[in-house]
Amino acid sequence: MGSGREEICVNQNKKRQNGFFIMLQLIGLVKPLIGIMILAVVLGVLGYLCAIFLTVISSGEVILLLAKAGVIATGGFWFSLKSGAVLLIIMAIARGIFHYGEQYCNHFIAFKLLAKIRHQVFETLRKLCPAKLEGREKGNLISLITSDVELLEVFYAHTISPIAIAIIVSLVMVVFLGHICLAAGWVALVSYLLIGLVLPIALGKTGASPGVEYRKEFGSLNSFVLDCLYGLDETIQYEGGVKRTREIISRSQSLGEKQKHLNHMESLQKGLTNLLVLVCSVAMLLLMTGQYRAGTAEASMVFMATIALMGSFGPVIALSNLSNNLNQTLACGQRILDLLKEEPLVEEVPGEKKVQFSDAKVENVTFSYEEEEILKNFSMQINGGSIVGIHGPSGCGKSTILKLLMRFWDVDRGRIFMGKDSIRHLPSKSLRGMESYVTQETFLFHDTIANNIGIGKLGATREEIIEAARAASLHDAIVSFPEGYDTMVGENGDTLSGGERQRIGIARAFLSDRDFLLLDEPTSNLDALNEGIILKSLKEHCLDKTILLVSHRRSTLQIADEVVEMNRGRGT
Ligand SMILES: Nc1ncnc2c1ncn2[C@@H]1O[C@H](COP(=O)(O)OP(=O)(O)OP(=O)(O)O)[C@@H](O)[C@H]1O
Repeated sequence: MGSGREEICVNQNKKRQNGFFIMLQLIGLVKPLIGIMILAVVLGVLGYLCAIFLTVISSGEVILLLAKAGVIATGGFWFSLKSGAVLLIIMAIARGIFHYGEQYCNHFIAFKLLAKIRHQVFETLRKLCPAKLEGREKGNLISLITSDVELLEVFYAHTISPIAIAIIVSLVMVVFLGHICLAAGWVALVSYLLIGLVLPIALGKTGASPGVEYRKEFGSLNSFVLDCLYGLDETIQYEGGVKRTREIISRSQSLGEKQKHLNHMESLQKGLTNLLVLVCSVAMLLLMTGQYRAGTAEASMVFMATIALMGSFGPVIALSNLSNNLNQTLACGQRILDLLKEEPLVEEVPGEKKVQFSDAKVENVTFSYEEEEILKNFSMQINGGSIVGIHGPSGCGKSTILKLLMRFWDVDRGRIFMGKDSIRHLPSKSLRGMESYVTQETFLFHDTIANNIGIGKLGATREEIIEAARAASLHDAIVSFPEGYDTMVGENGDTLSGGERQRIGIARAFLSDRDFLLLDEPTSNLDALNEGIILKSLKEHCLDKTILLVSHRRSTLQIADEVVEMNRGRGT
């Protein structure tokens, strides 16, 4: 162990994977929806062919009209003026229906997969929590959960099937044009390859790093802004506003520069694509004119082949346009795939076992978050029904012991027992079901006070919540608020005092009614009066419970049956 601060995917130092490999993994997720994906491709191909042949038949109609007027000679047309007109109407309607169907299928797949990916991301975060998420950049995590997942929509709705559609439509057109004139087929093939393959690959390579950089900076700016918001009080107090504002401006400018560069790449790609379309069309015209002069093609075929090629670039242009967003999409894909592959530091033990808490034992435990050993051969016994205090200098590892008892981390060496069971083998649900952990900083949700206390017990009644609040000497304070228990708590509990927040944490623990209470500095924010009330409550309400109490205060530790004195890494 000892790698508690391993980098997880939201950290940006991971090596970039090959784009093709990322695409394969993302496509792998489509497997259950492959039938709809095939339908989307079929509808897309038919839609594009309708669009292309609309122009081909329209030009044929013009040629037939010119021929009727005696301006031009016709030959080899497979439709007459009348049947051509009917075909035009059918194709125009079909084009709309096919396009709608294709878009419907693609978006159906995309949003189904986004929901699935979000579910997997949350599932993974839950498993990684708390060991691998502690201290991580929350802004970066937020952009991963929101915008990164969102960008994958582009991949699933606008990338996979367009690639297949472009390949199939191009092949059909190569055969069609090759049938008119073999050389025209070759020109078409080269044109499609240039626009749909060579150009996106060439530009994709130059645009790869800026796309990835942009995503990184975007996430990092999110984290920074979040940090600024959390630290607003400190920033104002120490007059750090100007410095922070400058930093935000400089980061935004840098992000703006990256965006500008990406826009520039996009314009370049669009410009080059249009130029290639023009060059290829002119090449076809010249080729067919040459064939006409040589007497191997009729004038009508010159028009037909040129117009067919000009009207058929849609799918490969769509492919070429992908190169702009693809790098960013793949960068997001990699961040998400990396997260999904992340191994938790603590492997949850599945299942459920009915266990009654009897006592707990920490046996020769050695533990480090990183290199530095926090605990070395540390042992302690917590007898059932007793109150055990832990006292020691700041940073000696008092809270760490509580976290190890909760199995938020696994020990490097030694063992921790609940009764006869090593906590490594006890189902996680059963272990947590026995324990109630009150941290130094009680986290409050943006919800009512009642609901904030109520999270201690699923489905707790109002009476139970009030009883828990009374035991935590919080009831009088709550009823003095204008909306009492229904008063909303500001984000992070900003609208409550430190003592009130702490007492909400204690009320949650009382409400949860677990057998083993782990209390980390539960009275640090309380005055002597409230400290006395809480301690009295602990004594009275927790007669049948076991309490492990971490505190700096000698006065708080007076209620303990025994106190473990800690030096750095050792209990005495
Ligand atoms: N997630 C973490 N990753 C790396 N180091 C950590 C982590 N949490 C705590 N530490 C370090 O481990 C050491 C012990 O921390 P711990 O919180 O257990 O101390 P403590 O005795 O409870 O201190 P205090 O009385 O100030 O709360 C500290 O040096 C702290 O910086």
